[in-house]
Amino acid sequence: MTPPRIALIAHDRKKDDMVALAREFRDFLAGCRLCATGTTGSRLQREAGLPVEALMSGPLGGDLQIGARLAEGGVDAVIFLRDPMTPQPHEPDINALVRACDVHDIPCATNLASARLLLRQLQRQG
Ligand SMILES: O=C(CO)COP(=O)(O)O
Repeated sequence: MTPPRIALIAHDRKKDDMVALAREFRDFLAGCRLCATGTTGSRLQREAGLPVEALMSGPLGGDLQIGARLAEGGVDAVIFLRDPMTPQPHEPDINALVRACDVHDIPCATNLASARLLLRQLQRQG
C-alpha cells in the first residue's frame, strides 16, 4: 500500500495545535508523504521532526499550490486548521482550496476534532 499523501496547513493561531497534533500522530505521519504551506511546514520540520515538503507560505500562494496538486490527484487528505476568528488577506485562496477538496471529494478536516478522526481512520487503513 502506498503511503497516504497528506497536506497540512494551519493559520497562525492554530499552529501550536498543528504541532501538538503532529507530535501526537508522529509515528504514523512519519510514514506518510507530507506537504504543507511554508510556515506550517517549517514548524513541523523543526518542532515535530517530520519530513515535510514545505511549499509557499499561505498568503503568498501556498494554499493555491496545494489546491492545484490536489486537483491533479496528488493529495489524499487535507488537514487545514483554520482560524475562524481572524480575517485572512488570502481568503479567496482558502476558499479555493476547500472548494477543490469538495470538487474532488478529498477529505478535509478543518478543526482538531475532525483531524483526529481523519488521522485515526487513515492509520487504521494503513
Ligand atoms: O495561511 C495559511 C493557510 O491559509 C498558512 O500558511 P503558512 O503555513 O505559510 O503560515
